[in-house]
Formats: sequence, C-alpha cells, structure tokens
Amino acid sequence: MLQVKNLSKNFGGIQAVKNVNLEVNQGEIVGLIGPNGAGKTTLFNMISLFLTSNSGEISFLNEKIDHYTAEDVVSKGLLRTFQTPVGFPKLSLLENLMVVPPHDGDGIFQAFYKGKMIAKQEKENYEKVCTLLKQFNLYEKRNELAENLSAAELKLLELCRQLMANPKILLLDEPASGVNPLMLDKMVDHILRLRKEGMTFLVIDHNLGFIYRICDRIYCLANGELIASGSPEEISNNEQVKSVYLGVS
Ligand SMILES: Nc1ncnc2c1ncn2[C@@H]1O[C@H](COP(=O)(O)OP(=O)(O)OP(=O)(O)O)[C@@H](O)[C@H]1O
Repeated sequence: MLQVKNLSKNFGGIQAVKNVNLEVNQGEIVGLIGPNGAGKTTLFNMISLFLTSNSGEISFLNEKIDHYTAEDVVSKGLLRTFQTPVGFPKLSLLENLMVVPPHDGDGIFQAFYKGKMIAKQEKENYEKVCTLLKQFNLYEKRNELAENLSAAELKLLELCRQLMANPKILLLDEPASGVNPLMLDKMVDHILRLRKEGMTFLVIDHNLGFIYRICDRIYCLANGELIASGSPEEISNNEQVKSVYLGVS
C-alpha cells in the first residue's frame, strides 16, 4: 500500500534520513522506532509531504506521490497525526470534529442549491462525529472545550479528527506519549479495533511495550539509517536494536 524507496533528507550538513526503504501493506500495523534524533519524524514528514525529500521515491496505492502536496495526499487517503495534537482548544469536541465546507464565493442561485447540499453534508458529518465520539468514549464530553481534555483524550480526539476524513492509512506520531497505563490499554483497543475494520497504520512511538503490543512488523532507525526490521519478537531480541535504542550492548 505504501512504499518508500531509498529516501534521504539532509538539513545542511546533517543527514537526517539515509536511503531508507520501507513498506506497509494493507491492513498492517507497522511500527517505526529509534532513539531521539534517529530520523523518524523527518521520515514521517516526507511520507506525508510536509517535507520534500532530497532523493528517493514514495508510492501510495501503486502511484508515485513525491510530486504531490500535503493536501493532495490527504485527499488520496494518507493522513497523519502529530506529536502534539493540533486542534482548537477553545472549541468543543463537537466543534473540533465538524468539518465546515469552505465558502467559495458562489452567486445566490448556486448558493441556494449548494446550501441544500451543505445542509445534507453537515447532517451526515454530525452523525459521523457522534458515532466517532461514542466509539471513543468521548460522547459525554462532546460539549466540553478541547482544552479541558486529558492528554490521552486529546490524542483520541486527534485520532477522531483524522478519521473524519476517511483515511486509508493513518500515520500516528507518538500516540502513547503522555498517556497513562489505563488509557494506554484503551488506545491499544481502539487501534486494534480500527485495524479489524480495515485501517492500516504506520506508528512512531518511544513506548516499546505499546509498539510490541500493536505492531505486526517494526522498523528501527538509528542515525537516519534503517538498522533492523522484523516482528516484535525479532526486534526485541535484536542485539543492534538493544545496543542503539536501549543502550544495552
Ligand atoms: N528542520 C530541521 N532543521 C535541521 N535539522 C533538523 C530538522 N529537523 C530534524 N533535524 C535533525 O535531523 C535529525 C533527525 O531528527 P528527527 O526529528 O527526524 O528525529 P526523531 O527520530 O523523530 O527524534 P525524536 O524521537 O526525538 O522525535 C536530528 O539530528 C535533528 O536534529
């Protein structure tokens, strides 16, 4: 579904990502781990077209996407979350999830017909928002301001925001950070449920226990290079991974 071939990125003299190859198949949950500064976020930024690569190729659904904009890939179904959830703290959960169609300056006649379409779309969106909030146990808080949510709830709200756009693959950037153990179990359940429903994931996280619980396969980066890939069992027993990531030699 997603293929990355020989992808590289330099920042001045720093080679943040070096010739990385990676793939994610439909229905998989794939992890991306590595110590601080390994290049994980840079790789995510390139895959989601927030950053242009210096060399290499990215394909999504058998199509090269390197020349696309970040907006283009969103419309193709490739979406991502951020380490720090981006939402609207002063808006309610409902408002955060409602998508408002852009005003495009149509005349009154078109606006009349479009108005009907927008009303229908808004009703559908509202129903979808309510369904998502219920699935993520946030419905009771639907009228709360987002700024009153816990870190874990904000991560779930961020996940809901991306789900509103019907992604085919979701890139999750540190979904477990700042999430307490009880909520982490719920996060695991939600991700596994979404996979059962057909979602595909590429996930960055420093919490290896979390990564081992949810992932089918894992890639490990260090100093911008891929040093290992394999099942959770293979990665957890890999000496090079232990050495660079856990500081165990
Ligand atoms: N915009 C930038 N300008 C200059 N250097 C950058 C930039 N972004 C990242 N880097 C450098 O590239 C390297 C990889 O950084 P990156 O943030 O991708 O690592 P990471 O694995 O995501 O780290 P962390 O786990 O701490 O988030 C680091 O040396 C970092 O300092």
